[in-house]
Amino acid sequence: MEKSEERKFEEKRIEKVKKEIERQLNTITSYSGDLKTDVVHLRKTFWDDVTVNIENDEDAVETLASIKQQAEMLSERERTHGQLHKRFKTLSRLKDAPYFGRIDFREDGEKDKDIVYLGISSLMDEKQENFLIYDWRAPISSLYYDYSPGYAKYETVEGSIEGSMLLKRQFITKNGRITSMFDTGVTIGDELLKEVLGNNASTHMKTIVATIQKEQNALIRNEKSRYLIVQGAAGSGKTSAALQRVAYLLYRHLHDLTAENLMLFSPNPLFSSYVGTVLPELGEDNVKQTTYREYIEKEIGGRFKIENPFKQLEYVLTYEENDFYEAKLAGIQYKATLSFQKLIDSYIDHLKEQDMIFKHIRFRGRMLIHAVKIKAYFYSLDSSISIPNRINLVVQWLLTELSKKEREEREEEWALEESELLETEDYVNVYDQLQREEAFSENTFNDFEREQKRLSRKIVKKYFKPLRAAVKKLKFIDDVALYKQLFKVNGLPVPHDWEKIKAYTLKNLRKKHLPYEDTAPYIYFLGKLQGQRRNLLVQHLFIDEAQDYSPFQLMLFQELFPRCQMTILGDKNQAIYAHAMNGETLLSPTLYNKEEREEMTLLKSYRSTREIVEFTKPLIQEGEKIEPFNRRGPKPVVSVVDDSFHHRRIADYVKGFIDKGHTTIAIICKTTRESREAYEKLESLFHVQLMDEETYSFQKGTIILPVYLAKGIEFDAVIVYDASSHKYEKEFERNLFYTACTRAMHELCICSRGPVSSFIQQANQDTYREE
Ligand SMILES: Nc1ncnc2c1ncn2[C@@H]1O[C@H](COP(=O)(O)OP(=O)(O)OP(=O)(O)O)[C@@H](O)[C@H]1O
Repeated sequence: MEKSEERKFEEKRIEKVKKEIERQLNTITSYSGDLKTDVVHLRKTFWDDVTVNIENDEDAVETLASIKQQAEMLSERERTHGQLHKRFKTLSRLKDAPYFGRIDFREDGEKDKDIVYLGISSLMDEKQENFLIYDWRAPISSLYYDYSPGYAKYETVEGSIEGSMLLKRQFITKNGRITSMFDTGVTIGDELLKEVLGNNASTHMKTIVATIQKEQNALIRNEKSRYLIVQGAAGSGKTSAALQRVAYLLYRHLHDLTAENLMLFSPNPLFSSYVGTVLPELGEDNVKQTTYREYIEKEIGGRFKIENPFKQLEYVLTYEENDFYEAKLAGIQYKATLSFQKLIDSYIDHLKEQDMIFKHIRFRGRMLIHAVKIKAYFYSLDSSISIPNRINLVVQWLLTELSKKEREEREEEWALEESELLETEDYVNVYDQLQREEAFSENTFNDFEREQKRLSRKIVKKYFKPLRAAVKKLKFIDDVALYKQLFKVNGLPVPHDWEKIKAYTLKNLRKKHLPYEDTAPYIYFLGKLQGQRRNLLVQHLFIDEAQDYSPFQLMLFQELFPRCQMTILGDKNQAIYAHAMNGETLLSPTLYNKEEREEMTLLKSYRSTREIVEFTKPLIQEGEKIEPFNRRGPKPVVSVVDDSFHHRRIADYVKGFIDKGHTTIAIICKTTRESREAYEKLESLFHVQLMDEETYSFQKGTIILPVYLAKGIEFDAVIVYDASSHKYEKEFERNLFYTACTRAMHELCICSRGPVSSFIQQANQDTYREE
């Protein structure tokens, strides 16, 4: 076919497909309208069709069955309505962009070729015979991402299918019309990717479904190992691929996996909202997202004021002049390790024999059950029983004790007195009850006494209810005191700098402050006392920015999510938390069982222009392995200014960027403190927004933020606020600086008040311009 004929053919086809989409949309509209009316009607008339009769057991069972039947019918219709609604939304998206690619594939040994059009969801023709569009996640669609024309193969459940790809075509569509199409030779045409990457940064992450690269496709579809560990360069598409992987898993396991079974741990709420649009854009339900901080608050909040991770970082980075700085640092590093887990385990062994601490159970200011008595009961139990199981037995015992005490309390003065102050309604209830009992009893002479007993019983029961609830919630274990005691007991396998770690920790615990580095150990310890609260619902955990988690946290995740597969993504060069300075992180393969893990490395960087990548590569170890995507832009600028010109210069850069059409500009600072100072100086010079850890989303425009909040996010242009030698010098500040620079898509300016950081001196001089 001639080129123009090809185009006509494709244009005609897309119109045909759109008509079919339109037809299916209309069908859904009318059917779902009926269904909705049906649901509303059913809700209104729910009880009309149920005959309630509870005269005897048989009637009651029948009534129950009929209610159940009616409820099932209603929920079935509601479910169908929900599914139709979802399909409606997907079809509406397909109408705008029915497909983005086409491949012609001839399987070996077959005469005819398959023509496969790929879109975000599949679509059958009216007769339900042929696919007009294949879902991008279908096995055959893999060909599109993995091969160029020529030999190609894809995997199915029945095995590999080999053949040859005769054509690979890409489409760019707008409002359902083809604006351009081209046949490609390479894996996925550079042209399309260049176009996508050349656009302005967005305040929300975009789906990459049309341009997934081969190595990303491998990550998305890998289902072999329990732990998939992905080390990827900055901007290599880890987060993007992870979200496509969520969509892929939901498609592959349609019947046994829902969004409920997947969970994404993200670094902060800003990041959560940044990535929150990708899955809905693909027509999928959003995955549950949480941050580690949210999680710990839920588990141990209330007992302490918990230090948040950013405060910890801020503390480490601002080198507060105090004696505890060293101790804090040592504690952060030690408490991240599995040696600390071993220490806790030894302490637990110790507690099996002695030193458990319980709280008294008090009632109305009086001692009801003394802690010593609880402890004695605990240690009277067989010591081979685990602590959580013994605690369960203690609960049973305490509940029985409470029942005894409750009976005693009924006779107490206070109960009798209070019963006289009861509401009339309570009197009436008790009176009614007595009357009902009367029908079966001859005994009426001591009515008043019986009435009063009933009332005081009622009162005492009411007061004991919270006590029982507290016992069931194990409030009688003094876990705070027990954790403190961990730092005091002798004979445990402690590290050499234990004394200073101990002093710093106890100082905080006494003030009811829990340092961030103690959070995972605390939850682990609590689990060892109370029994770990396992989450069995979540079957697949995604941990992004994995370099920010410690081995201790990994072990905790494994305990909390015992059935989970995990996708662990990160970049060791962006590890900014102090525990990672010399130690291992969640990305370290050796933490995982060899048989259960698989490692992947993504080296190609898509976010930044070639010029920016070339500048940032020498900043890190093995940076030479990073391969930039070939998109060109201006060289980064390094601008050394003295104090008086600093802010004026930044204002000039911002203006220049705006004039060039950049819409998201970030001034990235080292810490929150520096961000605030910068904001105070800059807000009078141009319109700028300050972001801190409480900011959950951002708008286009110019913003000031600390590096740790910029994690995972990108901007058209980045200005590093002050890269002078006294700001970025120590080895662990290297990653911070690298993370800041790699947030830029198109332009990067590095300002420095005075001599620049030695990191920049390591960069190749040809890769930047000085101003
Ligand atoms: N295959 C692709 N097609 C189109 N765009 C892509 C592709 N892969 C990555 N990108 C783009 O590159 C940028 C970086 O991607 P992403 O944020 O997923 O990378 P990352 O590895 O998580 O980065 P970082 O570790 O630096 O936060 C995004 O704009 C993303 O849309």
